[in-house]
Amino acid sequence: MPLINVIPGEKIPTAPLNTRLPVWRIPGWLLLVVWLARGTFRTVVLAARYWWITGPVAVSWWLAETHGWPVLLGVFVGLVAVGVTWWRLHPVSWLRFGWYPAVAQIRRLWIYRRGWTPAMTACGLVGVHGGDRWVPRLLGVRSNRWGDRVTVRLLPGQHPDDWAKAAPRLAYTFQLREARAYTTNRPDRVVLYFARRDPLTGTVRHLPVPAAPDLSNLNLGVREDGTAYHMRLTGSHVLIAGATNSGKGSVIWSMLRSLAGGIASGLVEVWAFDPKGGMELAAGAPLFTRFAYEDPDSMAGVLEEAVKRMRQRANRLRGVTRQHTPTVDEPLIVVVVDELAALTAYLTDRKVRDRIRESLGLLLSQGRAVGIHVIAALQDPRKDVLPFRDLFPTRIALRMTEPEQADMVLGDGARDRGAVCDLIPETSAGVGYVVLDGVREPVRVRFSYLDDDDVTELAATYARGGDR
Ligand SMILES: Nc1ncnc2c1ncn2[C@@H]1O[C@H](COP(=O)(O)OP(=O)(O)OP(=O)(O)O)[C@@H](O)[C@H]1O
Repeated sequence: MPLINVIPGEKIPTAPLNTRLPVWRIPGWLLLVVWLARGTFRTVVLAARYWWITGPVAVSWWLAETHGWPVLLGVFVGLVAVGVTWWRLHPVSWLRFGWYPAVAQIRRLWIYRRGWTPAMTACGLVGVHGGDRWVPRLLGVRSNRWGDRVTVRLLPGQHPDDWAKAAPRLAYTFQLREARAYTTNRPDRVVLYFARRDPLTGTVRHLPVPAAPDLSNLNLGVREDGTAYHMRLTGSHVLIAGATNSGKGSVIWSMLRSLAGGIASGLVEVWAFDPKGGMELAAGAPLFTRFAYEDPDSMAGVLEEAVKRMRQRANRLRGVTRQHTPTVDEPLIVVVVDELAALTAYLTDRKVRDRIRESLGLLLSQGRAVGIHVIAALQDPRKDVLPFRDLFPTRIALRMTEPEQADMVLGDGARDRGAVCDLIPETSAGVGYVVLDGVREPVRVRFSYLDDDDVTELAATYARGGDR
């Protein structure tokens, strides 16, 4: 026995009541039962989660057992025949309700689920709490011809911007070309769009002209997920920014084409300004109610006329309505300016420049409610070139030469959220980024292209009301 005991730490005082914890002895068979129950429960959950695999397998097994293999084969051939007939008769609904949901489930399991945890870890999207690692939950996958929309539940502390930053790395992790993160109307979720193919590589041919334009829904091109891109003109002005040959003209012509039905019927008036001496817009002259291209002084005069019309309308509508509705007597006026900076910045005649700036400022700040809208194109989006940038609710950024120009046009953080305008190749004229109503992240679109013959034909077919 030791002579002296050295015990580190404090002595625990003896409590007045001392109890001993009971020791449970669990028999082996009970442990086995618990494990079996847990295993069975997990199998049932998995079977229910992947019902689209287990269901057909179970039914096939039952058919083979009760009716024999030939019946199973007959049912299988019948189902294939139904699928082929559906596809031949109505391919749109077959793709939407038959083929793409199946593709989505297979890709969910085979591509995303299989590599999910390593991908999350490698891209820094795993959370650590109390020594445990937490992987964001993959909630669902929806596919179409062009890509997959993967819905994910955010971990506590994560922000959609974390996913936007990780998106390019996630794309390469899943061996895809491009990915982008979008917020949803649920603050705990983010949608990752993984592009498998790019619907914007080919030129988008000119689109059909509606007889009466829907001003809140003008069809101008195609979005990166292959759906149609519609733009709202009601209550808006549109700024188009892009380097030379980026396709600014195609945006203007796509818009004029979508408005052409209204131009012909007299519901829409286009007042066009072409500071390049009429080079860009002259082919569409029959569509325009006013066409100013000769000298800055005459352009300033026409802009002042537009301001006068705006004031007259405002006086008439004051107290009657808050939003003008176009009629043939009082049409929507669309002021189209090609190369805005030529009027607001590069003009040497200061007096004329100030007149133009003043009129444009008034039209941009007061025109929307009375049905006067400005569509302006611009090469250089620097703030000193365009003092009115913030007065344009709708902005389109085509190919740019500098990375920071995307933020100048679309707003701070736009490039981080995916508007990589400086990376649009020169061969992709007409491709650009837009911010859609209620969506934070810019969307990539390609505008339809009208060549010279298309423009001439458009002008001949839809010349302004009464001029044909
Ligand atoms: N939407 C489009 N789809 C396919 N090609 C296009 C598209 N838009 C433009 N292009 C091609 O790019 C060329 C330049 O287009 P456009 O004149 O519209 O550019 P821009 O930005 O208006 O040029 P600038 O700065 O000189 O006015 C066109 O001649 C055409 O070949």
